[in-house]
Amino acid sequence: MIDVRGLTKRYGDVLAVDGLTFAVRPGEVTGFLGPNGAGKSTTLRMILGLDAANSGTATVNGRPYAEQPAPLKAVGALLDPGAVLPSRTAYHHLLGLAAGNGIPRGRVDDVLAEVGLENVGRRRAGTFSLGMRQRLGIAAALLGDPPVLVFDEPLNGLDPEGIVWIRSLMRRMAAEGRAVLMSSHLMSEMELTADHLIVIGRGRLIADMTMKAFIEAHSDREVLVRSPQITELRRMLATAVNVRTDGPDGLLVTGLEPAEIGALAAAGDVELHELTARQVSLEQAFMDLTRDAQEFRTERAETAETPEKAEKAERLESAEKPDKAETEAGR
Ligand SMILES: Nc1ncnc2c1ncn2[C@@H]1O[C@H](COP(=O)(O)OP(=O)(O)OP(=O)(O)O)[C@@H](O)[C@H]1O
Repeated sequence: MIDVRGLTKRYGDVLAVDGLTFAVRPGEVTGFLGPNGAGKSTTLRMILGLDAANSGTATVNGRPYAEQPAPLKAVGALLDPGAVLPSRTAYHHLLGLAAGNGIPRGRVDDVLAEVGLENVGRRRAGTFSLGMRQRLGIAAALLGDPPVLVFDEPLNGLDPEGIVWIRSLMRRMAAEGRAVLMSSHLMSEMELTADHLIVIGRGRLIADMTMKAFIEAHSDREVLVRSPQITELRRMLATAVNVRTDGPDGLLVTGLEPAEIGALAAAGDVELHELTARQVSLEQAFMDLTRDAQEFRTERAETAETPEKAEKAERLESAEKPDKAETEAGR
């Protein structure tokens, strides 16, 4: 288990991490999220003893990293896949780490096979692609068979097969009872991989909850309703917070539950062909929650953070202009 309490880090005038407290529990993949510059890497570096905190503590299974007798057996980490001597072979890189931590040399072949590098173990790491270096970094993290794993952006540079592989590896590590902490900006992948989320913004904790609770708490749920009597239906849904068109016979409604929409439709004798509560994406929930905590935003992001939102804004606009909505619906 990782236990972070009141962790604070200052770089000159920048308060990179500001009184952060959270725990990473065994048996779960915990996603570590935050906009650029939120303080994720700094926090991970302090957990791994690579940066000293100004105040607060970070422990792994009850001890600070620096006090672990064999660190690689306590916590495996992937922070910087470039941190390998280019002239060393993958095998010798891992062998050096194993020797320093009292890990039997047989583990080197095991982890090379685990990450799919068994055929290139004798090649120099300097010839590796980014994806191969990521795999080598993951092999190093697994070397000591540790109960705690920390991965900073492990998906960088991986192809689709590699991304699926990481997902199943993380899930398996958690199923074996390990505590897994992983940062990533790839929200769709995080949504599929993590059980729990720690979200930070400007160095502070802004959410610590299960994936499901996070998505439910931080985004408006939409209900898709289809009817051949779309005009009547729209009139009846005047009390909803927001209604926008979805194709020629559909409306996307926020602010009303499916049962309420069904009841309104029944009362007004409107026939319904579909009534579906839509799952909101992690990306949308994350954007909604962290909008105020984003240090760096592009001009386009100010108005529409995702293509999905741009489309939403456009649809809202067209919903306000019936002529345009009809034209679009007819397409
Ligand atoms: N060595 C350093 N010296 C000075 N400032 C630093 C240093 N490392 C990080 N910072 C600053 O601390 C803040 C947090 O940075 P950090 O890299 O931890 O964020 P992050 O959440 O990992 O961001 P990203 O998602 O972009 O990787 C930023 O404002 C960054 O500029």
